Amino acid sequence: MYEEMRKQLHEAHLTLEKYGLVAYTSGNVSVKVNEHVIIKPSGVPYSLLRPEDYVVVDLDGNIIEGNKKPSIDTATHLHLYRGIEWAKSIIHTHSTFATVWAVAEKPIPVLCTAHADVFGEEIPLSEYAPVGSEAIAKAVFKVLGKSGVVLLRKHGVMVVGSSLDDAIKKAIFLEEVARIAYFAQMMTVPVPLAKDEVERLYLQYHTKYGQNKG
Ligand SMILES: O=C(CO)[C@@H](O)[C@@H](O)COP(=O)(O)O
Repeated sequence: MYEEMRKQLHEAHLTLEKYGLVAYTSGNVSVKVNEHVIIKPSGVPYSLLRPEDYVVVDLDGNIIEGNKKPSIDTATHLHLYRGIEWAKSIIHTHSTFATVWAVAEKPIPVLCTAHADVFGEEIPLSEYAPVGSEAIAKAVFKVLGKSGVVLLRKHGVMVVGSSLDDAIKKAIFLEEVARIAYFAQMMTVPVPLAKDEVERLYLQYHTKYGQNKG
């Protein structure tokens, strides 16, 4: 089942590794196809992953196809998919700079235009929740905004995308703006961009930037 989507999901994991957002077995990506979710197998190093290793589950977590245990975060991914109609892909990482903000228990303020462009809001911080249960998803829902990105307190990052590519882009840009913000606040007390400017940049980016026909 889903041979082509398995290959795309496998490439997504390799892309996250290439950008240094995941290491060895940390993190995971899933995609939703109709009423099924394809997700990374638990505890398999990226170097050993193959497209046939990814596990297909239904939205209740029943294994539809696969001979490996699905990610320890499967319940979290599924709870998010059940509650977010537009969610088509979910990424969890421990990407370094974003996780530094999560460990320091600080949301990431909108300090640069790239942050405003892509996310349009401060990156929120969830309450602490134990790994491997729906608790993380419930904590995410309490703070999730339009960006679809949440810092998991003391843990890492959860990204909700409208597609696999959207989720990958958000994960990459999040690490970039987290790094910029980290070094900026080491040099000075940076002033966040004004709310109306953030909204203007976000709208412009999502309607006119790139090949948008807006
Ligand atoms: O964050 C954690 C463990 O702390 C896990 O979500 C993650 O590193 C990877 O687990 P899986 O290999 O997807 O089961």
